[in-house]
Amino acid sequence: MSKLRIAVQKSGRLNEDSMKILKDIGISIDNGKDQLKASARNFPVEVFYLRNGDIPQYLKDGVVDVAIIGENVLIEKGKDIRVAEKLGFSACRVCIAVPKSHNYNTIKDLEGKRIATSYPNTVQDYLDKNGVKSNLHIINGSVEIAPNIGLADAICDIVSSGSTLFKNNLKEVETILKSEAVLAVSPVLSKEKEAILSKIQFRIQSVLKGRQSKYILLNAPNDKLQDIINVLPGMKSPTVLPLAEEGWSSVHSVISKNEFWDVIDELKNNGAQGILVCPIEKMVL
Ligand SMILES: Nc1ncnc2c1ncn2[C@@H]1O[C@H](COP(=O)(O)OP(=O)(O)OP(=O)(O)O)[C@@H](O)[C@H]1O
Ligand SMILES: O=P(O)(O)OC[C@H]1O[C@H](OP(=O)(O)OP(=O)(O)O)[C@H](O)[C@@H]1O
Ligand SMILES: [Mg+2]
Repeated sequence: MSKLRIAVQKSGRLNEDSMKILKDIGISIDNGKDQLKASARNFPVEVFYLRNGDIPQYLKDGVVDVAIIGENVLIEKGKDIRVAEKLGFSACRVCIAVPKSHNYNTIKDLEGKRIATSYPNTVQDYLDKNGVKSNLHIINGSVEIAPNIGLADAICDIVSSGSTLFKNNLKEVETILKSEAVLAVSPVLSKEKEAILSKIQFRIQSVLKGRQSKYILLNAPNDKLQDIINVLPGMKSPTVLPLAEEGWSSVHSVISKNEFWDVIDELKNNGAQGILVCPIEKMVL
């Protein structure tokens, strides 16, 4: 049986979370430190450790079948490559920034200016769409330093917290795109490998749903049960079990991680006690 070849970043910002998601979907890899390729023990998968920037070409050529990669890199180097899943980590955006002192009003202010970037295609597309002609200066890293050393008037690079821009006296003026880690698929995937991929996607979806949710258990006086149930819709409906103490019940449900604190407040206001919140490893609907 053929194996699905998955590319992950060898080292860098995506590596740890990529390996974590593979582990969480039950793919165990003996990961020797300097290994560039490893087979999974329990699933028809081979993992290739590569530079993120090289992955779009490997996908196009069918050298690897799928990859965990920043969406921003795909947009820059592999526009036609399909995204099978968004993975919910490494959120960032690709932005244009200028020195804080620059009195910037519109993108037209970049006409004839020098822009330093590691994302020439992305920024060129954006300038073309806006009918602006600038001079791109391609550099591979430490892009934010370019205006301070007189190399460029503006930059286009990844922004996450904004602290690198801040430290370099720059301000974000245009957001070109938003990105997160994704599972990308080679355009030349065989039918047999499609089947392995769909198993992997099913598992990823279960893990991501689990990560977005919490399991909640609480005790409630029976006369408040309906109010509490109204706050906790759960997957189908909450589980209600009688407690040994007369007049009380135990309620179990699933809540979204994002609304968690608001729900807790409402539950307390409705007389809930002994609230326990547990992580969910996997969730299959
Ligand atoms: N500050 C950040 N916060 C969140 N995500 C980021 C940040 N910087 C980069 N990323 C995301 O992580 C990906 C990998 O970034 P990283 O700096 O580790 O690698 P790289 O040097 O761009 O790539 P390569 O693996 O080719 O050396 C980026 O393409 C982007 O999607
Ligand atoms: O908005 P922030 O949270 O400050 O993050 C943005 C910075 O993170 C990335 O650099 P990285 O640290 O990966 O270094 P690199 O340029 O060597 O890839 C990116 O290129 C920015 O410089
Ligand atoms: Mg980086």
